[in-house]
Amino acid sequence: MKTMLHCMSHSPLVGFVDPLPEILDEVNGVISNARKAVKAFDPDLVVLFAPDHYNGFFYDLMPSFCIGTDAYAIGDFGTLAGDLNVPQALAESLAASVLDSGVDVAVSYRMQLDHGFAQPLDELVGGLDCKPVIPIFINSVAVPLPSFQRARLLGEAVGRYLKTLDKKVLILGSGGLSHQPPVPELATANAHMVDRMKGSGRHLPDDEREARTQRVITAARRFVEDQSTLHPLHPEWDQSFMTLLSEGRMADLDAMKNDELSALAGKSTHEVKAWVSAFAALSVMGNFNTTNRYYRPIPEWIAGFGSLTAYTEKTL
Ligand SMILES: O=C(O)CCc1cccc(O)c1O
Ligand SMILES: [Fe+2]
Repeated sequence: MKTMLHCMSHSPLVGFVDPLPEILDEVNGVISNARKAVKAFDPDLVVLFAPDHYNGFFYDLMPSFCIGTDAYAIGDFGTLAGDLNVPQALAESLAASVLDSGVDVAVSYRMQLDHGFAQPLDELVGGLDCKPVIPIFINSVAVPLPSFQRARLLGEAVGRYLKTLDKKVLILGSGGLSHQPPVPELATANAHMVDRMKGSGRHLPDDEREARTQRVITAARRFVEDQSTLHPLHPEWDQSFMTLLSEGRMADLDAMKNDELSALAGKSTHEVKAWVSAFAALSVMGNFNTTNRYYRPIPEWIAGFGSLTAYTEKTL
């Protein structure tokens, strides 16, 4: 069983608020190398763990985890819009297997996704529908959130299913690392925003979509000038997190409470549970080695930006 993993931060601010050219070149080199590695691996199937930001999942019905059997991206912040190439029967049997495995995952036959899913597919795979992909949503913003332990158990359950397939699988994790962009919160949003967060935001009018995009861009510009305007990035935690995953110590995070992580690294840092699930799935496939580790705090993108590749031993 050949298995590859790539986990990487996303940020829709790319192209809107960019770091210095030499840093942008450095990051683009990292992404380009990862894309080349994916092309060389040539997966039969991609499994993508990623969050949403009140663009596809809302408080009218907010699952902790959801497997898409049919999915499309909305193209927020100018990211790719369109249908993903979801192998429905495989996604259905994955969902049944994960449920049998003791993890209560939801399913969606009309999954609406945003930049969290679209950006890694564009940057690493070459598009939304270049390869068969099963999208797996992990709630990373809408409290109450699933724990690190549940994200690990989800990943292990997915890995046990993938192990039964005679396919070259690429496991992707999207998001993180430390960051807190201005994502609204139910407890503090105004009545109009609360209504959007409860579901009317599924089809935002163009003017409101543009206002939302500009709000995040403005926040990023301010953050570059003054890093007290948002929760500060936490490079030390980010690096220790990447090391812990590289050493296969995902279970060490079981002890970390969600509120503790929010206070330490920022409320959107829970996106790293996509990395935990991805590495947990890989760990079930066999011993693995990591490579191409990259990290840089990038305030322009409101992200502790990380990128990490791993292979099960047979594929090195
Ligand atoms: O959609 C939004 O409001 C948040 C956008 C956003 C910004 C920076 C880093 C992220 O991970 C991210 O998702
Ligand atoms: Fe995000």
